[in-house]
Amino acid sequence: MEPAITVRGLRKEYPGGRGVQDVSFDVAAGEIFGVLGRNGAGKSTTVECIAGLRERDAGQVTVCGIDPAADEPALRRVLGVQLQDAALPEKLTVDEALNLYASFYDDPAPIDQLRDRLGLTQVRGSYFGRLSGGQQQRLSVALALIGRPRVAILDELTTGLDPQARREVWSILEQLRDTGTTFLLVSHFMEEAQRLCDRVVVIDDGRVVALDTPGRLAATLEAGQRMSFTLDATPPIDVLQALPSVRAARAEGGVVHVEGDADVVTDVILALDAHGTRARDLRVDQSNLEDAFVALMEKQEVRR
Ligand SMILES: Nc1ncnc2c1ncn2[C@@H]1O[C@H](COP(=O)(O)OP(=O)(O)OP(=O)(O)O)[C@@H](O)[C@H]1O
Repeated sequence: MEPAITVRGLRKEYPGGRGVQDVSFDVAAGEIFGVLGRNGAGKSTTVECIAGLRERDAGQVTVCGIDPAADEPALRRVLGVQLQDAALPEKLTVDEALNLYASFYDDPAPIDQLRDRLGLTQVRGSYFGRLSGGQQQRLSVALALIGRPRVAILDELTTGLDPQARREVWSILEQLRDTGTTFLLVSHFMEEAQRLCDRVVVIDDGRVVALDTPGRLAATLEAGQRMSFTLDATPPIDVLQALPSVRAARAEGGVVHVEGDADVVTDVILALDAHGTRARDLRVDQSNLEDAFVALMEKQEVRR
């Protein structure tokens, strides 16, 4: 199947010389694809070139086979966009906003269904300015989806939301997964990307520095596993450090901290048993995308 989005050798320079140097990736139809990177990495510039909001200097971009720079009307028929800080008038109600946006399209999504799906039925008569942050974001997702787009771009969807509202928006997106829409999600939150995205691209300094599933990214960057525990006996740190799966072991304030690869927990428990002691208050933290992201950014700093 043709990819929903292709980006090849994208370059966009600003007068200051920054922007996007060289970005390439494909997004498969139906994927939730994350665009990650620290502030100023080039995420918004990339996404704006895909959304036809910015002209690129070089490279190729297609959305469902359409070049955003060449055929804007065709692009609008396949693409829905929810951009950072897209505010609506305070005194527009939810239903008015939905009806207004629906009027832009020949064949909009049924409003009742969309309102229901996005959890907005109870606030259909409320002014935009009176909605909670989470409700405003859910409305902005509804508006991005009203034209039944094949591809939807969601930029910084949950920035500024409290943890509960953020989780509500995430669960809505999980439910939208089965609609077959392709989502391009720009995010600062690794937990969000880990939970929602099938694959992510990490952009740094205008270039792609990683492109993979969140799980594989966490594994290949060897963020590994961390465990901590207490012991009744003196911690046998040298014994633990000698285990092949252990990368680092130290005791601090009566708590032993060990980091290592996937086998570290079993190896440490067995080694302690052989040593005649047992771990208490055991905590194990699986490495996650956030660890991988931090490790990746540290690598980038070293390279500079
Ligand atoms: N209109 C502009 N004129 C000049 N420089 C710009 C312009 N827009 C962005 N830049 C610069 O280009 C680089 C990439 O910016 P961009 O907004 O794409 O990054 P980002 O990854 O989306 O950042 P953030 O997470 O902060 O939104 C930054 O160094 C930024 O300062």
